[in-house]
Amino acid sequence: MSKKVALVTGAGQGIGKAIAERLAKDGFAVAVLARHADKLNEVVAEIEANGGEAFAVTADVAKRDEVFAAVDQVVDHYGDLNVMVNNAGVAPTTPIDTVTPDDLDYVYGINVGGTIWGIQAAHAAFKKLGHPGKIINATSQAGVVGNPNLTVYSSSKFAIRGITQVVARELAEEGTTVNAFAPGIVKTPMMYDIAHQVGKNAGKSDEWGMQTFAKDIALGRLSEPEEVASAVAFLAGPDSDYITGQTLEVDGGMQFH
Ligand SMILES: NC(=O)C1=CN([C@@H]2O[C@H](COP(=O)(O)OP(=O)(O)OC[C@H]3O[C@@H](n4cnc5c(N)ncnc54)[C@H](O)[C@@H]3O)[C@@H](O)[C@H]2O)C=CC1
Ligand SMILES: CC(=O)C(C)=O
Repeated sequence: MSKKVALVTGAGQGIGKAIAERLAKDGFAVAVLARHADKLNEVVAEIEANGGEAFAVTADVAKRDEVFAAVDQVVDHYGDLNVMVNNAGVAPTTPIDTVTPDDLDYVYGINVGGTIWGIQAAHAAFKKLGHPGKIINATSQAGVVGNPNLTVYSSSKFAIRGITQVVARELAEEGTTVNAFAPGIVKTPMMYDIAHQVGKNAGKSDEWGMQTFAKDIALGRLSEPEEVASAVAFLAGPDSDYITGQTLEVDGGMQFH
């Protein structure tokens, strides 16, 4: 039987890279997407060295045409698409008084626009291929509860939970599921950058900046990207077939509902 195909955006580093590696281990043929090919080629090489199958496509997820072209390339290459992981995101530190129109355009263009274009392009492919699929979107614990210093980012991640619920209802009839994952404080370049900025703005250390986010993690430690990838693997696989419209929180116990 041929492999199921997953496309992961923002897969050059951090959580996206871990997701791509995990899905390849789980038997998916994986397409990895980012703006530049260099890091993607390294991810492809690593996956192939471990016996997996991977293919790199470049696109800026904020640009609808580029996302559609990338999805078409993946379908041409593998002949199928089953899972779309809209993981790419950006998170500049934006204390409320500093927020500019450019900040909104930049963050909403990538985080919100990129998720919507990814969903549209994947759905168009599922329709053309004549089968349903699974759409998985990256939100955040900061999309479940407001985080200080992250007005623009945090609100964009609230939007992603909203989009996930709306589209889950719209596509349910076709059998396509739409879910989100909400990481906590994960050891990636994004999180180290935020910790640095928040520390710097307060005249304190990076570790102090990190602790402003990490102090309430019940399990008492930061997350590895692979721990988020495990949850995404569940949402991408058959064990989650009866789950849609949900946000799976993978935060070591930051939020309880
Ligand atoms: N690191 C953390 O603690 C948390 C991260 N998240 C979310 O998880 C996702 C992944 O985050 P990290 O791996 O930490 O971030 P990261 O910054 O380490 O990696 C993000 C990747 O997305 C790519 N990317 C950014 N803008 C893009 C664009 N316009 N087009 C294509 N690719 C683009 C980057 O090049 C990079 O490869 C993001 O959506 C983030 O908001 C959510 C909660 C916590
Ligand atoms: C970057 C992020 O999503 C945080 C701090 O939750």
